[in-house]
Amino acid sequence: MVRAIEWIDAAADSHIRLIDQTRLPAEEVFLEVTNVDLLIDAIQRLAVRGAPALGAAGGYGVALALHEAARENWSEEQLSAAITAIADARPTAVNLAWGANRVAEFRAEGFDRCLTEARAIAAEDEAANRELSRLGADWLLARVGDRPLRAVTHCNTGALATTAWGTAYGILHELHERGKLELVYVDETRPLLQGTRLTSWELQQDGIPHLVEVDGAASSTILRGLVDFAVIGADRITANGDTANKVGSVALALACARKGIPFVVAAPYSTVDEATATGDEIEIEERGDEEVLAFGGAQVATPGVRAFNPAFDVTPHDIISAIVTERGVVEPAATAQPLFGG
Ligand SMILES: CSC[C@@H](O)[C@@H](O)C(=O)COP(=O)(O)O
Repeated sequence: MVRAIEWIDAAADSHIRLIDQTRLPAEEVFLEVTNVDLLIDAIQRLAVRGAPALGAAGGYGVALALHEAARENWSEEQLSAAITAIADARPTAVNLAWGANRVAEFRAEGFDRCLTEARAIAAEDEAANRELSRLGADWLLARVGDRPLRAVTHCNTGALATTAWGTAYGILHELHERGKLELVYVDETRPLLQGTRLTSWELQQDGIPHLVEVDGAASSTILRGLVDFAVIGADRITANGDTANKVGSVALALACARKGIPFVVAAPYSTVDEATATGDEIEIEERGDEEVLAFGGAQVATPGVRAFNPAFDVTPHDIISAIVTERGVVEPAATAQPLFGG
């Protein structure tokens, strides 16, 4: 299993190693991230991406900032600015700022303590993903039927998007290992093709049968009865269960509600933002026009045309059948508010 993010111990030059997800699946290139500017660039161009992996990037990023501060004789103000810049590098996934802030709490205790905390985030994430995958598989087999199931998923939620194993992908992997997964429809996930490039790559390595479909096919795939459930990850789950995830997710939820099949959200509890009441308050990242107007690096739109490029959408809690975290399964459509915290 590939590691999306790791801390590399080296006497003189400890640093973060990332697999550059922008180059997959064509090339497996690793980035040696030795300073905060390189990390922020990697986060913003999605070389590292996916909410739980961003949580680890935030945590390791603060350790890296302390390391750089000592090497470059930064002032306390420079260090504070670097930590804030890491936490704010992308706005929608709560895990990034959560990871950075969790480690920054130990800033006064120095680099070693911060690195220990960052390593704890990574270890806890893997354990959470394994547990939520078991819980999600159990819930689905009880709810849908104890037989090989057909699924649709969106974006990439596997080992690449986390510190290990995956979330929604982890549930699919768990079902596969139990002999209870027939086929996965993988949405290509425009515009950056996390489904085609990353999920399909991981499914192929794990020997899981799948088909890649264009995003526009997903609703019809559901309404035609070709799948038994949909499962996605999350970038931020608010106290009432509203869920931000890669743009296109809400279309699956609407179709599942119409068809009467489960729409499942899977995430570690670190993705739950108890402090935010509803999805209306989530900041949705808007990305550059060129991601939509070009394809494979070549401009396809008429020069001068502008794009609307929200990277995420919000699925209302009342059309989410289940939210699975390592703490258990909640059923937002059938549960009094708020679901989390409070
Ligand atoms: C387990 S990852 C869950 C989400 O972070 C994932 O589905 C997603 O939307 C990622 O978006 P990305 O823009 O690729 O970082």
